[in-house]
Amino acid sequence: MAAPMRGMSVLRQAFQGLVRPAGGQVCRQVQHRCYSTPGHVQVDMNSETGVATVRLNRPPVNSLNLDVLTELSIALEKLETDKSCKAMVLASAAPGIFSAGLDILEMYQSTPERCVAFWRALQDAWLNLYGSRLITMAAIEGHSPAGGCLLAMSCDYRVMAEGKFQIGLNETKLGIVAPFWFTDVMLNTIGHRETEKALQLGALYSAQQALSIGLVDKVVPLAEVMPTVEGELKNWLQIPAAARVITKTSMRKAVLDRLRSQKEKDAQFFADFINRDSVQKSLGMYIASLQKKKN
Ligand SMILES: CCCCC/C=C\CCC/C=C/CC(=O)SCCNC(=O)CCNC(=O)[C@H](O)C(C)(C)COP(=O)(O)OP(=O)(O)OC[C@H]1O[C@@H](n2cnc3c(N)ncnc32)[C@H](O)[C@@H]1OP(=O)(O)O
Repeated sequence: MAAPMRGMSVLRQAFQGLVRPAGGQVCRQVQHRCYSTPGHVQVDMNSETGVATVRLNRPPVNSLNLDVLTELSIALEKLETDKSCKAMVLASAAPGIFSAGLDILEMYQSTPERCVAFWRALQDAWLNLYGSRLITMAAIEGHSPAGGCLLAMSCDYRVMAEGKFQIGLNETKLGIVAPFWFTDVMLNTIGHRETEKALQLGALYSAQQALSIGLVDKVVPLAEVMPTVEGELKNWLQIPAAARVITKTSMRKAVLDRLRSQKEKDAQFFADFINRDSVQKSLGMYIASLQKKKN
């Protein structure tokens, strides 16, 4: 039997038929299909319910590097074209963390070419997620700063674990600036006034604070995050899909088109901005502060 997964009782896993096959990877019998397990993005498709669970799996903190973003993009594309798939839950396989956001090492002392490739991968992953026809829900079972917050905000619904975890767009604290499409998504989520404060301060919120400004939709104990997402999904799955998709698309189109129309310019701008001496200096100091935390 596979080791119990976080937030899921042993009984529940036994009921769902979790087994560990000869290859050593966790798979489910009968109604579940694992699309990919060897990489940094695990996809578990339940063909009976039409719900896919996509877990980021890059310990210790699921920082999003070029590989993770490319894998995430491909996984989302596959689910989008899978007619049996109706909904997607974005979660983490790493305890205590949803995602630490972009891998800072992709932005520090990197080449302009790598920066552009990295940024394109982020753009594509985000366009696939924010523009998805699927019902998308974020199961936030840990910290979710910066790019992690962007992924969560890009879903249709967010359930976060109560306790010490934090979520927010903290870019200014690193001496960098949230790109316009991060800002657009936050504006659409919590409104203008809260976004202005949140972005200028680089604010990281507790789950309760995030709930109070509408950054997340529900806060529950850690073990209840997945069951709560599953319960909420039942409501969403009852809505006629075509009507829901048209509504979602019309509300998100302007923001998606804004990036689509200037992808290359945005990637080039990122590479130029991030390689400025002053920005590199700030990033270097931030990396040192993360490392100092341990000593
Ligand atoms: C005018 C228009 C301008 C246009 C703009 C252009 C570009 C700029 C915009 C770019 C956008 C960026 C968005 C981002 O996502 S930036 C990333 C921001 N992320 C963070 O600030 C999170 C930093 N991490 C933490 O705060 C903590 O790690 C934690 C997530 C709270 C988890 O804490 P804990 O469990 O205690 O783990 P550790 O801190 O010990 O970390 C373990 C290990 O992981 C390394 N690490 C952490 N986060 C990252 C990361 N994001 N990238 C790379 N590496 C990370 C950390 O240094 C530890 O490493 P070692 O074990 O080797 O010490």
